[in-house]
Amino acid sequence: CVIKKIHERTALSKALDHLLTLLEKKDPQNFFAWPVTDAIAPGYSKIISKPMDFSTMRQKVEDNEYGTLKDFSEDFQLMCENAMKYNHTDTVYFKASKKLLQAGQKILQSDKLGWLLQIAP
Ligand SMILES: CC(=O)c1cc(-c2ccccn2)c2ncccn12
Repeated sequence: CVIKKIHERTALSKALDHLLTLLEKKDPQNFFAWPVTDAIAPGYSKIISKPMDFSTMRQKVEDNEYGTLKDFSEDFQLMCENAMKYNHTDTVYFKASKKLLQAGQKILQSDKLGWLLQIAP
């Protein structure tokens, strides 16, 4: 029913908001906080077709655009993979994205999230 759906969604968005906060803590330099601009990264918009960053993920959480944890995790993975595609391996951004992806996957795949999958199968 609609009420239950809305309740589940708000429970999901609260859980995703909490996960987002945990993931953001793994990016202390805030490299992933905001969209990458062509001004700071020449040619970025030509190389990266689907940009993603934490501020965009947070907006999507607030707009209830994530139906499942999988959708949320896919945007996190996309964000890290974009950085590994655009930046050369010897850059701080490539290295930070590799580390962030590993730390983030541990958080998103931990078995403690089982309860979350109850409300967002
Ligand atoms: C995430 C990423 O690819 C990125 C973040 C940044 C960034 C993020 C915040 C402040 C300064 N630079 C960046 N600069 C040049 C090339 C790539 N980047």
